Amino acid sequence: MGLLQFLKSQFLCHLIMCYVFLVSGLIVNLIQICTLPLWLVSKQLARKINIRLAYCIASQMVAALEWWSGTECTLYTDPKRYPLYGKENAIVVLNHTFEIDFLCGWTFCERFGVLGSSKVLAKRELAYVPVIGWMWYFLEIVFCKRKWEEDRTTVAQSLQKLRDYPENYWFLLFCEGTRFTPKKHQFSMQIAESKGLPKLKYHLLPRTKGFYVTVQNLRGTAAAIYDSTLNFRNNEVPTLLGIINGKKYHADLYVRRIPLESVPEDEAECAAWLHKLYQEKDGFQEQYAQTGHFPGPIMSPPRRPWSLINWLFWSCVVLYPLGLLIAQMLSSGSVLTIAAAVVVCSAVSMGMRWMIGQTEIDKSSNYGIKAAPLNNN
Ligand SMILES: CC/C=C\C/C=C\C/C=C\C/C=C\C/C=C\C/C=C\CCC(=O)SCCNC(=O)CCNC(=O)[C@H](O)C(C)(C)COP(=O)(O)OP(=O)(O)OC[C@H]1O[C@@H](n2cnc3c(N)ncnc32)[C@H](O)[C@@H]1OP(=O)(O)O
Ligand SMILES: CCCCCCCCCCCCCCCC(=O)OC[C@@H](O)COP(=O)(O)O
Repeated sequence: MGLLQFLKSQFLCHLIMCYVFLVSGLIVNLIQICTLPLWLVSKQLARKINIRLAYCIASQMVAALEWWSGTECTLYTDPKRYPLYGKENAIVVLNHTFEIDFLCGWTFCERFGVLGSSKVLAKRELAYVPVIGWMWYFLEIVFCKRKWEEDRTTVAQSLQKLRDYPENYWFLLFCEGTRFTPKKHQFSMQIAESKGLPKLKYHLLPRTKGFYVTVQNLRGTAAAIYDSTLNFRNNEVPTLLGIINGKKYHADLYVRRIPLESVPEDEAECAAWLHKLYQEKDGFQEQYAQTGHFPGPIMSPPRRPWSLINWLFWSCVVLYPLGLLIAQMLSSGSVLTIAAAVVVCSAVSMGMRWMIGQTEIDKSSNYGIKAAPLNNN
């Protein structure tokens, strides 16, 4: 193990990274609150400012993936479609298999210049996660309770608000609705069987209602669906803790651009279209399992320096006062002050551990394995 790799695995480094993320994130959250009056005066300006503020937070996690862990992200896609990426609004449909799938998604957002503005249909619980969840409120992220009766109006209303969004964005949909586990897979394949649908090997049965409502409400605003299938080389099982420990992974993403007009307008036909899409995605995963690569040529965008620059900037901003504080504390020699500092450090590391826990599949919700209502139209 080299010296750098050894340093990356040290708890003190992790504590410093988490401190920078948490404190800079809370500062950004505070600035976001200060933009509230601006929404009344100029909504579009407030949105543009919040896009840049969100970038300050999200790109720190991207920097951890790209620059700290050195994870490689390879894109398989049609070279003719490549110039459109980042230049139009799109709905991204991604498999929900890995703990860092959202982070790989963010990395591609960063490389195509849409990181600050990108959106997701997220479970409500994530709105309460400090820093990220609070930042999402100002980004007009669409939240759902995963209870269609309650979501049908709120999700449509939130999507309508995005129609005049001032910058290009990708709207991410994990149609499977929850992370893949063998137990959830077994349950969802029972549902597939009861509906007479072909079984999927690598995906859960997609939920079609969120997809339909997204497509209907973003028609005319989003140009395409980016059907995205993610996998990792050599059966790697990537985790956020692994990234923080400096472990390098190899992500492969296969993206097909499908014009939005080719998605049927009728709800039942749209649902059937999505089921067919997931059967195709399953085929791509099978090919990956057999050959180690996806179809199509590689068109990887390079990593950009901005996420690293942003990270270094925030590190200077928040570590300098911390250094002064520690020096002052040590020179005071007060046992009480030092004990208080140890308590604060422990609280920060426990809080961060809880946040990282949100990404862990072991701690995944029971959604999809509880009694499944077969007909809840
Ligand atoms: C060039 C590069 C391209 C791409 C780069 C890639 C990505 C970058 C893009 C953007 C990045 C932006 C941000 C990323 C950052 C962070 C994101 C992190 C995480 C957030 C993710 C989440 O929170 S996922 C969870 C929330 N989201 C969803 O659930 C979405 C999908 N769900 C739906 O659409 C649902 O329909 C719903 C939520 C709208 C409503 O939920 P409800 O439970 O009420 O669902 P349904 O009524 O649909 O369910 C019943 C129907 O489902 C069938 N079914 C199937 N399996 C089951 C099962 N196991 N149990 C029960 N029911 C099941 C069932 O038969 C019903 O069928 P019907 O025919 O009656 O509909
Ligand atoms: C510099 C880096 C420092 C480390 C920062 C750590 C911060 C952690 C931020 C937590 C971000 C939370 C995003 C979680 C995304 C996710 O994957 O959610 C799961 C849901 O889809 C489905 O949930 P489930 O039904 O439980 O499978």
